[in-house]
Amino acid sequence: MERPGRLLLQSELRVRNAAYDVSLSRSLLTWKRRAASPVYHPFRPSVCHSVPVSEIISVREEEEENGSRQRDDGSWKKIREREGKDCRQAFTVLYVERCQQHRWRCAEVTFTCSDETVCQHWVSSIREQLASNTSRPKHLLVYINPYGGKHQGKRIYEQKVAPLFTQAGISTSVIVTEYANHARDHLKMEAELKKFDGVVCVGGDGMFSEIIHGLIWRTQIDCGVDPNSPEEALSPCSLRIGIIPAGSTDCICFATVGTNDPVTSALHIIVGDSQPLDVCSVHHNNMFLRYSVSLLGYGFYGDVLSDSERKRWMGPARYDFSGVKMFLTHHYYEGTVSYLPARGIIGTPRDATRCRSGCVICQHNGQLNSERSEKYEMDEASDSVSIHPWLFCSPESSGEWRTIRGKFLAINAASMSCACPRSPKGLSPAAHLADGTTDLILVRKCSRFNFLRHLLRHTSKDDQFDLTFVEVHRVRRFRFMPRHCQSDSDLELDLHENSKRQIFSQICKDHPACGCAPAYSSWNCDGEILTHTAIDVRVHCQLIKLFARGIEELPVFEDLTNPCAI
Ligand SMILES: Nc1ncnc2c1ncn2[C@@H]1O[C@H](COP(=O)(O)OP(=O)(O)OP(=O)(O)O)[C@@H](O)[C@H]1O
Ligand SMILES: CCCCCCCCCCCCC/C=C/[C@@H](O)[C@H](CO)NC(=O)CCCCC
Ligand SMILES: [Ca+2]
Repeated sequence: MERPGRLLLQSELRVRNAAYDVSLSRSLLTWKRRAASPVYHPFRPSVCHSVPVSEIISVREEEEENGSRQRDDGSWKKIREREGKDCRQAFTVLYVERCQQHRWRCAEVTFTCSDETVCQHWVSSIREQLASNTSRPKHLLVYINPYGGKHQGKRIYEQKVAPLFTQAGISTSVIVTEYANHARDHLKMEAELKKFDGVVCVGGDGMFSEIIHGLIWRTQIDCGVDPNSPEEALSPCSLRIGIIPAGSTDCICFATVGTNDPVTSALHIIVGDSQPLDVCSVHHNNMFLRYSVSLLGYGFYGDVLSDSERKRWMGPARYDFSGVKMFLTHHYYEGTVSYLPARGIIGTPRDATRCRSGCVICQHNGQLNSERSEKYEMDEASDSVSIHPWLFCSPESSGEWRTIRGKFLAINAASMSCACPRSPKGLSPAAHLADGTTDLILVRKCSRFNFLRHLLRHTSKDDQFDLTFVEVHRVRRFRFMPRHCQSDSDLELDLHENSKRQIFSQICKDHPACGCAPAYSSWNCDGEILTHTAIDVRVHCQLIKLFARGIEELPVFEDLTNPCAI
């Protein structure tokens, strides 16, 4: 809760023909209705509003012309007639107003007063306060995917977002993409990033993935880091990314803001919010494949994605269709998962606490992570012995690798909750946005009925991990090896265990038309299909930053949020 602090300005102004005491401090703008009579009236509480200065979008002078007033935007407004002849000067403050379900709207209040100098003093003081806020972006590079989701990206940006940016005095360079990977390659090679305070992505999770691939790559090249190496500590990106949701799932926007609403996202960008985010790098045999910030899913979610890609014409409904189809198909896959448990951190995947705005767990674990990497860099500098990467003895591997072999319906790694409208609490409800870990969820082979119980729990209050065939681990790094990529000695052992199945899977791999279960699934990496199944995944703590603040805790009692009530 913000306290007013030292007042910069205090005046009696009018709002809709009523007298208000209006005050401005560095942190708050407050307007409190003056009591008509000094006698205490229990049934008429004084009306008081306050807005954090950090949530003021802009201030606008209302210009006078022929006895009526004109807005900066040209629309006529008869304030003088409405508010009494003595009120001649007016200014309007646009600010963030919270609505239901984490949505933000742009609200406005017009103050009038008889003294022009007072009015101008108010306008310039508020503008000074806004200008002194260095976290607000002034120049943005905007990429629009015109084909994401329901093909509404361009319309959404032009109608809902651009007018707000103009009001907030933000200049933009807009690129409407012409082909897949246009935005990624532009960021990698062409964009003059020094000119901008941030990048805006208008599209879905796939488009966001393009943006982070371009930005992370470019940052590493500019900092002299090899982006291909699985062992390098990657340099964090300084430019923040704003997401205007215009895709099919928009899980990254939903899990970092709490809603998929373009106006809310635009307002988070304008006020200059900042939310760090973990990024997983995915390698195959030391070869870089992709980055992931939300879901890495093998088995069920990999199959849903592969099937749904062929049905893009269906739009967002393709996921529901393929989801039901893959649930009925009920394929399981064999392989070995090894992982490094996240040690020394606060939090587990079964916690009741959730990652919310200003999350202390992310702050604590982020700090721990940077201290560890500093120590590691110092140790590295004083130790010239080279070590094979798979035996690598970095601080993160000082905990032991653990290995699990089995038959899995799904292997999911959720670096954030992956909440989305389909599953408002997400795949891993207690996962954190910026704690340097991912939640590794293993769903072993079970009956269709049991798998349905697990899936349906993603949409209810029940715990999807409280089932005997599901286990979840918070990890810093993991590897997966499908069974048929394993070493010969492993295969020999397996042959004794299950020789029949081994033979049939080999046959079926070569002859998929025979109808037997396939031996391999594919990885769903934030909605993109990976071409390799054997992967090595490492979490990079807080590698990127978004124009977001995490999901805000909803107030229990409205009055507690109102400093006027204290
Ligand atoms: N101009 C373009 N033409 C064709 N494809 C594009 C273009 N611009 C971007 N893309 C690609 O479109 C794919 C899907 O885009 P996007 O993520 O915006 O929507 P979506 O797949 O419907 O949503 P979600 O990822 O949230 O499920 C991305 O992988 C992106 O690389
Ligand atoms: C039999 C039906 C049971 C219904 C169970 C519903 C469970 C829903 C869980 C949804 C989890 C979404 C995870 C997000 C993944 C995104 O990175 C990715 C890219 O946008 N989306 C998908 O892969 C799209 C994946 C869509 C899966 C349905
Ligand atoms: Ca995380």
